Amino acid sequence: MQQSFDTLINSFIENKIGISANFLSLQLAGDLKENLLQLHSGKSMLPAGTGNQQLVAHDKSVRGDVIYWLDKAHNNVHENAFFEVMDAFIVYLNRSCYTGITGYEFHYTLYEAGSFYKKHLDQFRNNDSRQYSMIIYLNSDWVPADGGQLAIYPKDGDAQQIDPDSGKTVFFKSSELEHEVLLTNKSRMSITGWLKR
Ligand SMILES: O=C(O)CCC(=O)C(=O)O
Ligand SMILES: [Fe+2]
Repeated sequence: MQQSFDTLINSFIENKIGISANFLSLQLAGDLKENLLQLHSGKSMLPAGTGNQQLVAHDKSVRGDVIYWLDKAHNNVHENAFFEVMDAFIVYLNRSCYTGITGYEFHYTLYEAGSFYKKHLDQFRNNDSRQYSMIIYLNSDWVPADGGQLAIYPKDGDAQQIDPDSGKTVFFKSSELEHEVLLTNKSRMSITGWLKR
């Protein structure tokens, strides 16, 4: 695990966008994807809002994904395996970068064909607890023509487009980088979350 943590952290330090191709094993990514699909067929995935609890709005012209929050209380073996990786990552990140992260929140995310998430920043205007954004992709056999790339727009650099390949993880500062999910031509699955202070 340490090697994929280093890959993520070092690429983040070098160019503000951390990318690790296999942060999760393909096995765990596959198990989480199965979980997500079950939740979706059980109608547990619900439209995501924009803004936080007080200011939540469901606007499909801004974002079209459906979500389901992960929770240790679910006692789901795959969710717990995911939390184990995250707990280890946070210990490692705090030790190596003095980040002072004390918590996190993650949800499963599904963008069905035809949906997107317009350009935005992840940190809420009225709450700065979200320090780092992390997205872990769960899609096998993705090709560029499938769309659904994560496009990131650094203030002082070139835009970057990232394919949502299974096991791949992206990590960046929530207050700094504007980004969007480009229109996807097929179902696009992920776990999205924030490390908090
Ligand atoms: O799924 C992605 O690539 C990004 C999702 C995102 O920007 C968000 O949920 O805030
Ligand atoms: Fe975002």
